[in-house]
Formats: sequence, structure tokens, C-alpha cells
Amino acid sequence: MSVLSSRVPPYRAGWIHYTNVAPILDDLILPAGVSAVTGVPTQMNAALLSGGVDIANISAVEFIRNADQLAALPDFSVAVLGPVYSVNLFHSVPWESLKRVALTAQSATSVALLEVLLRESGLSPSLERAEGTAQELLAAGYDGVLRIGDSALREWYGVVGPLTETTSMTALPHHKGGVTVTDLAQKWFELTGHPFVFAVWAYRQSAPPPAELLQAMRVARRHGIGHLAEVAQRHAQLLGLPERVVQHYLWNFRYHLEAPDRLGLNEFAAKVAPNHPPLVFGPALPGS
Ligand SMILES: C=C(O[C@@H]1C=C(C(=O)O)C=C[C@H]1O)C(=O)O
Repeated sequence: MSVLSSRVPPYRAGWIHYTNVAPILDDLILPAGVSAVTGVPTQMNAALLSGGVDIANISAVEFIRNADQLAALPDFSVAVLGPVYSVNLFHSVPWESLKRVALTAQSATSVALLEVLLRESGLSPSLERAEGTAQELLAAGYDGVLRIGDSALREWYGVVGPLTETTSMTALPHHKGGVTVTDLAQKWFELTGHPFVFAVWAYRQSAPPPAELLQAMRVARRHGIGHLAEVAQRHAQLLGLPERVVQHYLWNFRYHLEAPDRLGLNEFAAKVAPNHPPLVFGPALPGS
């Protein structure tokens, strides 16, 4: 074992540690020689491209835009078919009447997705980066606010909750107190019929990951998905949300970049960067 581990050169991972990757990352035991830092998507995207980290679960749109330099693991994704619950436009006017939208500085993919969806609706509101909660920014005069990740999940529940014992997550209202929540992945599904891939695990083609790390990630994911109720319980406490909500949120993700996810990824790539270089996936799966 020590002989194997000592062959792993120093390798740096950069994790976007939103709750949605808990089933992969919570149980991950990094092999000797591999270290990890965490940050929000825009930080990890930049760190991967500058060489600050060697592998990261980055925004899918940055993988597409930098397809000449990057490759993505063939079997890892943060994707959904239908609603995602944590990538939301909170708005105080109907979608068709949006004029001034606040964007989060954390996101790349969700901003590009919002741009695609607005364009497809024939809309061109002004888009401005601004931090704060959706409530604060709506009160400050924006008529739409894009939020992602754990805080967006909490704010979503603040608008649509609370759940009663019998309400289904998929039957919750989308409006309350003058605020509408539009789930961007659900809108993508209505537009295309395909999953939406928010993140892939990408590395610079010049610095492929050690096999030991990939093996450890696959073991961690199998364990996390196999113990999803426990993962959800832990994170429900951290987030201050009902366990039922977090369990539904987590099992709804597609973590394996399967053929339907790739259809969605390719379709998104064609819309955001029609002339992108071919997407590269590797290293090949063991046994394939
Ligand atoms: C589903 C989400 O996906 C995240 C959204 C990202 C982006 O918008 O750039 C990047 C990584 C994803 O993990 C989320 O933030 O809730």
C-alpha cells in the first residue's frame, strides 16, 4: 500500500463544496499525495485554469469554453432532469416582464443558463452582478434575482415552504407574498426535454488525475449514495431544513454523467459556444 501511495505525485483538488456534492465528497478519503481546497464555482473555475488546482468540480460552461485545455471525468456530474431546487430566479414581476436582474458572483453555468433561457423567451433585461439575499435585492429594486447553491435552496424553501406531512416536494407552490420562484433546470427541461449538467469534474489535459484519486472518488460516491438518508440527515441539520427536503434534494441529482446528461451538456454547449472545440472525456473508465 505504501509503495503504491508513494508513487502519487503531489496533486491538488479544488472542491465546490455545496450540499449537492455531499454524497460524493463527504466520505472521500484522499490518497497520499493529494490535497484539497474548497471554494465557490467562480473561484474553482479560475484556480483550475490558472494551475492553482489540478482537478475540480467546475461549472460545466467553463469546461465547454475551455475545451481545448480541459478534460472531464467520463462518469461524474452534478446534473438533474427537471427541477434542481437550488438554482433559482426569484422574481417580483412575471418572467416576460423582467427588466433588471441581479446575478450571483459565485456562478458561471447558471448565469449562462439564465442567458440562454431569457434569449429563448425573446427577453433581454439588464443583468448585473450583486450580492445579498433575494429578499434584500428585490427590495432594492431588482425585479429578478439569480441565486445558486445552499443559500438558494434555503431561500427557495423560505418562499415555498413549509411542507406539511402530506405535501409532495413537486407540488409546492411557486409563488408567495409577491415572489415567484423559477427553477432554471425545470425551465431547461421544458425547453429541451433533456437533463441539465451544472458541473463536471475537470482537469487540465496536461495534468491528469492519479488513478488512486478516481478510485477513491468512486468508492466515496457509492458509499454516499448508499447511505443517502444519513447524508441528508446530517446536512438537514447544517442547513436548518427538514430532512425530507434535503433527502429529496439529494436523490434528485444525477451524479454519473450518463448518456442523457451528455445530450443535455452537448445541447447547452451548442447554445452557449457554438464553435467550441470537441469536448474531451477521460481517462477511460476501468474495464471499458
Ligand atoms: C446545482 C448547482 O450547481 C452548481 C452551479 C454552478 C454554476 O452555476 O456555475 C457550478 C457548480 C454546480 O455545483 C447549485 O449551485 O445549486
